[in-house]
Amino acid sequence: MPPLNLGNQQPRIPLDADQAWRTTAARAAGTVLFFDFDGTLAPVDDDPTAVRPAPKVLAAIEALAPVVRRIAIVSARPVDFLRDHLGGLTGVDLYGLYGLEHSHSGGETVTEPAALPWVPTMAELAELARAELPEGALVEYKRLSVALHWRTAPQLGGAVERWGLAQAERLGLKVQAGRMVLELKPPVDGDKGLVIGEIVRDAEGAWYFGDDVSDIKAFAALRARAAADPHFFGVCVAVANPETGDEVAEAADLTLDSPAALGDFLTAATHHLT
Ligand SMILES: O=P(O)(O)OC[C@H]1O[C@H](O[C@H]2O[C@H](CO)[C@@H](O)[C@H](O)[C@H]2O)[C@H](O)[C@@H](O)[C@@H]1O
Repeated sequence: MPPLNLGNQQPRIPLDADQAWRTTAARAAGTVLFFDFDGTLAPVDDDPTAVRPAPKVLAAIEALAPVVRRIAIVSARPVDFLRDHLGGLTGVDLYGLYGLEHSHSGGETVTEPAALPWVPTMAELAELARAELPEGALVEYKRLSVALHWRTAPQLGGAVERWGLAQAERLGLKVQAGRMVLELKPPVDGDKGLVIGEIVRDAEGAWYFGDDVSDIKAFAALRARAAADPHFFGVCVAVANPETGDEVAEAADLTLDSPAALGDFLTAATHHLT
């Protein structure tokens, strides 16, 4: 495998992918593998309901799951969506809506209680967005968040963002920027960094694969864990895209070209770990 493109972070241990996986193999039972969904496992599509994981990705995750401590998908999507789009993948933990929902190894979906009172507000907000945003903007209602998309109408990006930010201010909501999307969320603690920080507390190592700005908090959580424990082996991997510029890649140790390249990368990893 060729050397990987290094970001501007100085990796403490990984030198190339083979060496990083060999280091992981020595502590596989203590290692957690984290994956973002959109843009990482699944290529981007104009229609958020039409996405599918890239070839080879699910088969590799299935092969790796029994070998590592845990595999977790950490996404802005609801858990039910993830379950429906992971092809019956078993033995994997799902963290949806930035951690406001979770399900462990196929178990029931648990929602963060503090977020539940916000369901009616989010439903009303989605209705208002559909009524007030210009034609061409796409409103995705996710029970505990509303995503406002402009991928198929890029000229609307500024107007949609302004509308979303005004609503966030009016209702006291949190905002999360993404790839041609602005997401409005309840003012409840929940982000990918918090999820990862909690899970890696007693792990020996972790890899996080992500493509978007919300994934930078996850990278930071791995770096914080590594800073506190020189024995911890953390690797942050960016899946490149033309929309977030260099921001995500520069926060990562390694960069892959696409979800399809991730499929190949994980398939190669199975040879080290299984
Ligand atoms: O945390 P993630 O799993 O990466 O979810 C982030 C957002 O992903 C989805 O939107 C993005 O992908 C869509 C489908 O490819 C694309 O049409 C859109 O432009 C992207 O922003 C999802 O629809 C959002 O709800 C998530 O926030």
